[in-house]
Amino acid sequence: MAKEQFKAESKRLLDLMINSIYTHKEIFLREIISNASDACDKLCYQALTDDSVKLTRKDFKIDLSVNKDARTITVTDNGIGMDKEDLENNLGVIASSGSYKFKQEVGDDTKDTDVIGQFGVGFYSAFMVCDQVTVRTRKFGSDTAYQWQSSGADGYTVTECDKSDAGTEVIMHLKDDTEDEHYSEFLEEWKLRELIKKYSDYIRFPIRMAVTKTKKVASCMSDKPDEVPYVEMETLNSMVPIWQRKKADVKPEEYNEFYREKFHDFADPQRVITVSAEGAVTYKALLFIPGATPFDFYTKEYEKGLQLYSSGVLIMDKCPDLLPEHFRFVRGVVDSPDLSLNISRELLQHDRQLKVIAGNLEKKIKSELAKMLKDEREAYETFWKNFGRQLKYGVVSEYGIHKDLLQDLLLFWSSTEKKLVTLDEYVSRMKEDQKVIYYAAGDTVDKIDKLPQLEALKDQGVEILYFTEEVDEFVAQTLRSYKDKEFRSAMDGASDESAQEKAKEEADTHKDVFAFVKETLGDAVAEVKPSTRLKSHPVCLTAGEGLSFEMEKYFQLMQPDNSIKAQRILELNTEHPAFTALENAVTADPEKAKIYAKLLYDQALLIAGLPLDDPSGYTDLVCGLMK
Ligand SMILES: Nc1ncnc2c1ncn2[C@@H]1O[C@H](COP(=O)(O)OP(=O)(O)OP(=O)(O)O)[C@@H](O)[C@H]1O
Repeated sequence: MAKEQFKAESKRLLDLMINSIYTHKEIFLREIISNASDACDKLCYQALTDDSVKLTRKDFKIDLSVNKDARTITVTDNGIGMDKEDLENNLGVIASSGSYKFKQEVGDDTKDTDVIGQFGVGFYSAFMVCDQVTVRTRKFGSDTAYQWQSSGADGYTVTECDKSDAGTEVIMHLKDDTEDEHYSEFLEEWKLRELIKKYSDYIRFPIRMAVTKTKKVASCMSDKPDEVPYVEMETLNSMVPIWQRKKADVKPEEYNEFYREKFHDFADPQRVITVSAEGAVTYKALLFIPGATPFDFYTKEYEKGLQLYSSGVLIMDKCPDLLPEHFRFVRGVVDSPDLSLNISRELLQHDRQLKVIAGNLEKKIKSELAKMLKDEREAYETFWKNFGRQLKYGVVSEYGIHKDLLQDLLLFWSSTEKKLVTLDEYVSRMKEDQKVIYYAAGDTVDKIDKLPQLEALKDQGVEILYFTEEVDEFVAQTLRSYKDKEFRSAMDGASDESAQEKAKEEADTHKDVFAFVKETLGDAVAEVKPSTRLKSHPVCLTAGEGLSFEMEKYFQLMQPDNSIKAQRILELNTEHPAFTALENAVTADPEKAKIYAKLLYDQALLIAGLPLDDPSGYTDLVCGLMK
């Protein structure tokens, strides 16, 4: 059965395409300049084998000019040009790309060229801002020049015209301004400069524009020099992107300056990471770890992402899909000739090449951080101070899927080393009989260090990791273990067998006291029992299984109305004089014993950093004892 060809209503198709492919109207200039650059590249390539070309790379240029009265912007190149057939095939057929065909034809030799176009749609983006586009062009080696003209969907005309040199001139007539759109802005020098800098800064050929400047000349009328205007051709683009240069040829100051200017940071980056990949996807990346935390980093306003370029032409300012959340602090650029310019944001998300790049970059960032941790501890600690919390969030996010990648990058304060240590360092120091990784959570290192619950473990010389951020306990919960050693809270963890045995005996001996305290405190506590870990302090609170006190505080902060509470287990030190006083009062003066029980509970709350249920009641109790 014969296959029918699809027919498309070209007018509607053009309309649809012009208004749906690109998000920002201003990219029309980028598209026209990219075409001019492609045309120069093509003739440059031809020069390799054709002596008649007589031009070398440095002779090619793209000129930009404006006629405010006529409302036109003209982009002129001295590239390959087009003949009548090219005009019909490339500008007369939507989605036909001469550049794509060129790349197919030259095959492997494309390394010498930077041809950008591939879809055959970019040119029509001019109609987003123009009501008429005129192309005057002469193909290299041809005697005849042609003019192509179109007002958009209505079609186009091709006629012969006069043009002395090979190359192309695209004359864009801007639409009238409307209430919403101020097209005239594109006629302003500052706007064109801005657009070239933003989108086309790294086009390999000079993009030039005649600009009016002033110079001082001695005046014959006065002592002061006269300001005389003159016109100069100025190159607006910097041409060679820093990431295309070999790392060895770039001075550190150059990287720093590029970073500060591009990402508007006052501080130098802490680390520069360069990537050059060839293979499944060819790309270059230049990444930076900022030297300071951006002020809005931990807020919703902060947007993560890398700048994405296709052969030096900007596609997206912040492409979020190139960075995982845990490395969202990284800034930088990625440039790949394999990506297409007009790819939409939605499509980018599913782009296979982009996924490959993102995967590689994640590995590269991880290995650079690991290297810094190993070789430059002090620098790593600065990094940790700035962005460590983000790595911890990374561990707990998405049900811990990234924990293997990130766990070796974590640092926690050590009770014995008095500095930040890695989990690996902790585990390698563990004594043979220590089965678990101990941690203790609290507001600050100082406060944790004073927790009475830790006394016994500290006396045994056991190293404890101090968790000072809300997320820390969630990290331990997500990791569960590191190198087969489980995490356990030094506050809640069971002590050794003999201590437990002793506690059982104590519970039995003093059972009336424990029952009395429990009855006095009622539902405020889940249990009252003898402590296995207190030495010089009379009381402490532990949380038992599940939610810890730090987690309770965190949830309280996040959802103040939420009444999720950790279990409160009151532990009493039976060897402390306060306990003896309590025990005596239970039989001699039960009313006083009740006051003691409440006071001890309140003190335990204070030490745990938890709010008192009734602060003024507590003051009354203390003052009552002072009578
Ligand atoms: N200044 C120019 N000089 C020579 N040929 C040009 C010029 N501008 C456009 N062309 C031709 O017209 C074709 C279509 O251009 P268009 O911008 O629509 O698509 P493209 O650049 O090929 O691909 P993309 O849509 O990816 O930009 C080009 O492939 C090229 O062959």
